[in-house]
Amino acid sequence: MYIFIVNPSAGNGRARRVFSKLAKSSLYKEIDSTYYYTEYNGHAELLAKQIKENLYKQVTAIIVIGGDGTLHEVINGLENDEIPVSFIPGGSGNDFARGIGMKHKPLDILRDIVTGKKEKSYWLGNYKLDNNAGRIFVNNMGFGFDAEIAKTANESSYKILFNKLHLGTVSYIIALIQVLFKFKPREIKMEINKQKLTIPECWMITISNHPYYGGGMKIIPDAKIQPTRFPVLIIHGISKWKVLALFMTVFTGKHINFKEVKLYEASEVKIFSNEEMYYQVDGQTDTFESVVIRKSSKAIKMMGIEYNKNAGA
Ligand SMILES: Nc1ncnc2c1ncn2[C@@H]1O[C@H](COP(=O)(O)OP(=O)(O)OP(=O)(O)O)[C@@H](O)[C@H]1O
Repeated sequence: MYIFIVNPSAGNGRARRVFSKLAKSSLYKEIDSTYYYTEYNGHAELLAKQIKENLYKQVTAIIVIGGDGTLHEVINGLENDEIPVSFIPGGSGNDFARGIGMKHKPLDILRDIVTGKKEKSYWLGNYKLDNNAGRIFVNNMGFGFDAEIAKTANESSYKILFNKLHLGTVSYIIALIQVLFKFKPREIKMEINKQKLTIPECWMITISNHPYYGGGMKIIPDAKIQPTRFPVLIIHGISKWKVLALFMTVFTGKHINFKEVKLYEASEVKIFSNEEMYYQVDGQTDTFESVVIRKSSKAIKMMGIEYNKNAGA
């Protein structure tokens, strides 16, 4: 049985529309399936947990229709389980779909899922914040400036408007300017593969399983989908005006040529901040003081997924 988990609010209703259209197709009517609409923040995670506990043997795959936040919740509910997952984009940012180069239409994706075509491995990241239980990220984590931008954009009234106009990145740019004037870089202590580093005047640290975040910014252009390492991007010791110039080039990936941008590769990263700092994980934000992040070498099985040639898997 295929189980659809649909976030009707994702993409300002786009996910609901995608599912309604799919549900009318003859292919959908032929398959053994059931569906759940999520009703609140965290519901997709709970549903995935319940499906794993109660319906494990009957599930062929869970098909997520929503945005990156919904996929994040489902993956965390399943906790690296054997149940295959698939994703039909219906969010506003859709960085996961962009990151793996997913371009085909919802009905084509469903056809690929049910015919067992295009099954791929995908490697997640694990993270443990402060003394909380370990969790999983699908796309990326960001600490500092970019996380504050994501928080400001998520809480803004203009985000809904620009998302409706399919101009989601405009809200990010407005939030960037708002945060730029108040943000204070700080010294960060971290460990990259056990090597201790002190980063003076640190603006942000980003760790990613594929190149994209923030609804289409190519933050780590060469990030590959692979099992052992993830790239770590650090921006520090830069003036406010240069940060603005840097972010203007982030859509093309040219920002990595700035001398204030450092790139590392790691399988384990630890970050210590001596005061509360913002982080974002798959677009959702909160604060932390310390974090341990590890690449998950155990792959999850993703169905109906096609990687583009640059994805490197
Ligand atoms: N019925 C609901 N009403 C309101 N919010 C919901 C509902 N169901 C789930 N949510 C929450 O909606 C949030 C946003 O979902 P999601 O990230 O999938 O969509 P998006 O923000 O449009 O897309 P993207 O993350 O790709 O930009 C999630 O945090 C999720 O918990």
